[in-house]
Amino acid sequence: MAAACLAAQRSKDPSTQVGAVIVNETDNKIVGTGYNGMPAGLDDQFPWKRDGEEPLKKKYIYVTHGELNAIMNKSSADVKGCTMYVTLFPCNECAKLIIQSGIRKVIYLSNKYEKSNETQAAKRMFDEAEVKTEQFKTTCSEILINFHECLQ
Ligand SMILES: Nc1nc(=O)n([C@H]2C[C@H](O)[C@@H](COP(=O)(O)O)O2)cc1CO
Ligand SMILES: [Zn+2]
Repeated sequence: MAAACLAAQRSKDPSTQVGAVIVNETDNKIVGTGYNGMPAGLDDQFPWKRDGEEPLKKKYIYVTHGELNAIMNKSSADVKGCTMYVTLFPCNECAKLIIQSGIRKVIYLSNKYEKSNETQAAKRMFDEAEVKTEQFKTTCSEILINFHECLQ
């Protein structure tokens, strides 16, 4: 989950940064990472606005979710049987991708949009498809990365 949080920090979304890391079933090796961002090559031309009347002027219609990017960036032949660590509970569209890609477990950090239709639909699909969902629990509240120590 720490790796997912680190990936999230690369996101340019000013309000919600989402990171996702996929690990394989056999030895928990990382086989994909991603974060939410505009599709490649569009970065500077598209809005990060979240409010307003016009959908074309808001981010939602354009942004690629962290989960989709993690699946697209996979380094293995497929992600069947894998687990996804993600900093925010997936939406309905990502739930479809996760299910269809063969990922069997989703471990999430936040579920701040729990009441939204997208999250409820995602949960319903995961339950029906028997993809396990579990909130990440830890007693560790932070991981400090010290570049100077890493240099030694
Ligand atoms: N699971 C998710 N993965 C994601 O990558 N996202 C992205 C889409 C937006 O860029 C941002 C949410 O923006 P906001 O509505 O909190 O300002 O997070 C959103 C969700 C929520 O379902
Ligand atoms: Zn999504």
